[in-house]
Amino acid sequence: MNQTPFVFYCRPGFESDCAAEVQSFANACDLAGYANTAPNSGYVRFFLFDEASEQVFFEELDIHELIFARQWFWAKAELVELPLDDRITPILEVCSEVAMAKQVLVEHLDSDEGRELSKFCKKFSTPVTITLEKQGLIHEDSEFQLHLLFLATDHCLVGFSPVGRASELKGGILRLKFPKDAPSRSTLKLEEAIQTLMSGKQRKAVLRLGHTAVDLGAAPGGWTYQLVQHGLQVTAIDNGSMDKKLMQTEHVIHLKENALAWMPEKPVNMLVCDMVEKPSLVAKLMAKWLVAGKTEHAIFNLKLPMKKRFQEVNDCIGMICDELEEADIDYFWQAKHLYHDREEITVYFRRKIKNQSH
Ligand SMILES: C[S@@+](CC[C@H](N)C(=O)[O-])C[C@H]1O[C@@H](n2cnc3c(N)ncnc32)[C@H](O)[C@@H]1O
Repeated sequence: MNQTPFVFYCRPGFESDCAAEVQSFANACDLAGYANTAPNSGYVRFFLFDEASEQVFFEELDIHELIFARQWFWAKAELVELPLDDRITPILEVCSEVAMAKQVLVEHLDSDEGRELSKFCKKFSTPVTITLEKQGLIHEDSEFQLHLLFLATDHCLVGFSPVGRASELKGGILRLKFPKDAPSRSTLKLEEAIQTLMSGKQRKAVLRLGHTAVDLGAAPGGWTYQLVQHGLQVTAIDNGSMDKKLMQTEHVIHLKENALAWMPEKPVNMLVCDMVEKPSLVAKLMAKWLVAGKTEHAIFNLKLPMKKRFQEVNDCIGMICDELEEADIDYFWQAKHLYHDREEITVYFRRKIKNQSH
């Protein structure tokens, strides 16, 4: 038996949550496997017991269905002690035996050690891509992406992922520029959530001039800022103070109310919530708004200071799903441990019109 691992990247410190989630995904596919992790490494290796199971796993995995994993691929070879004057030849040998790729992602982990390889990976990307192109191993129509994950400058995992079911971004990380006039850094969390969790169609339908939103736990206004940028009229609920410049836009009404109790009379187009509260309380609140039809779209954070984060997330999302089902409401949801999230994940729920596809 010589099984190669499936590799999943996550935020350092979240390896056991990522492993628990991958294990649960495999169980749901009736596949047996086991995870190998090291604390703060920023990744998980997952092994299945036979080739047939590996094939099924490869066909089932979808990054959009995983919360704690940012990126994944199926490793085909682990190259160690790569000659520093010619790393490309051994990589080429593996690639030519496997498949053509649409693009090559030269990646490193998000751990302290991994980030030290960032410059090297950037530099290596161009020559390796040119060589692969020359060898006819890069093709626009290929269904696969090639991953070169460097663990050291002479140590590389080579593998493949299917286009569309893994991230097309290096390391699965969406890098965003902090807008200078935003009131807080957490503005990037909502920007990333909007781009990652909502489809282009949904963004267009909801984020438009004149639409309305509520921001629960809004101060100082980083999330409200994002909504205002899209032209929405925002009701910001928080006892704390809102950014003065943001208030001058006249797109924001600030109410010093308890966000756990307050509800608008008329429904709004979108609800966002970044309150520091127990995740089960936030989940209950989101279910209340969605079931009452006070919003069609909700983006919220679940803060996760506890140990068993995957279990907590499962319980909270399961509770919202149960409540919507009990009320006979169709829905779509997706959740992600975003790059800009720390001890929290971001969730998107949408009430669907009955029988409407995603
Ligand atoms: C992480 S901060 C929000 C940051 C904000 N999203 C931003 O981008 O600037 C959490 C906020 O939730 C507010 N908060 C917590 N519990 C609340 C409650 N029950 N009612 C209203 N606001 C609450 C706090 O006052 C705090 O300002």
